[in-house]
Amino acid sequence: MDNAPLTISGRAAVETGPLLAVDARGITKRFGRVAAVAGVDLQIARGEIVAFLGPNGAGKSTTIDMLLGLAKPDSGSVSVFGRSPRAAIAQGFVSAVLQTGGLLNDLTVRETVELTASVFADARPVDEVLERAGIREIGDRMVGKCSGGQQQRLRFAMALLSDPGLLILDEPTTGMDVEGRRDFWSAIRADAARGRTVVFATHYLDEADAYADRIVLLRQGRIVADGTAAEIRNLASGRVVHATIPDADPVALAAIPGVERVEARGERFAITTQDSDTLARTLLTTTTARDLEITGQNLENAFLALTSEGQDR
Ligand SMILES: Nc1ncnc2c1ncn2[C@@H]1O[C@H](COP(=O)(O)OP(=O)(O)OP(=O)(O)O)[C@@H](O)[C@H]1O
Repeated sequence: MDNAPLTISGRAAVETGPLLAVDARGITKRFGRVAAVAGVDLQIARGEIVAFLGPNGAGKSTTIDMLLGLAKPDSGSVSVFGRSPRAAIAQGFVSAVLQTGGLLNDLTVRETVELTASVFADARPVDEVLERAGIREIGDRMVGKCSGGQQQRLRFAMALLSDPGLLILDEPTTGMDVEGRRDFWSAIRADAARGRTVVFATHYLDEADAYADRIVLLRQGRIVADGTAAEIRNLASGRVVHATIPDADPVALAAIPGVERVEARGERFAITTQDSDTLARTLLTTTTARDLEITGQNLENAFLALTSEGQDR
């Protein structure tokens, strides 16, 4: 299997074979008494952009480690483009952008990429990867003088050298400001438009919402939801009624039939309910509520509903 012919994105983006980028079947990984990954089945098609989302300790990094061959599953199997993760990496089909490490402060951005390129038999041209990562203009800057966002883009540039079919990013924008995150993702998105498969773990729901075709929601080592952002939002039923209610009594609000959760920010309330008509009627006729707004569930509510304690699916 490991020697199957393969043409991947980048150099030959148009030629895509039938192989899945990732095919994980029943993978588990324990650390002592902790089941970090407790039976994950995951098939990722070529060209998909997939976000792993989940609370701390959900098993995102452990799953990524197994996709990268850095950790061996206790049971189950992982294949990447039809071969073992290690073989896929050795052949340049997979690259990773991890959060830390791997950079020398005393080299320039360009020198860093050149040095990395020298270890590949068949690397992409340095200018091309600098351009694709959006850092060509800072090629002469010392790495130690680059911002966190620029350093992550440098890691991205290094990851592009082998023109991998699969790019794996573990919380790539942690610590970046809003603009840095937006710029970083535009570079990733533009590159992924060429057919590259991208898998990333994140804590930022808005990133998963904005940049992933598909969200895999993990909790306690298991997949609790898998779908588009819209599909995940729909898994959390009910509506949210927003209203400004001076002198409100939160206990009385929570007692209105259908109400599931009451959150207040000053006089502005967000009330999650299974019956928004009854709630709106009650608010308008029995309280001082004004400026009512009724919306569907957002990704954050769905995330909390699907990953909170007591949810056992
Ligand atoms: N090397 C290790 N030794 C012991 N326990 C570990 C190890 N690596 C992970 N774990 C445990 O496995 C579980 C899953 O951890 P993992 O890092 O995969 O979660 P995560 O979803 O990436 O979390 P975070 O969002 O906090 O990065 C956690 O309970 C963690 O403490």
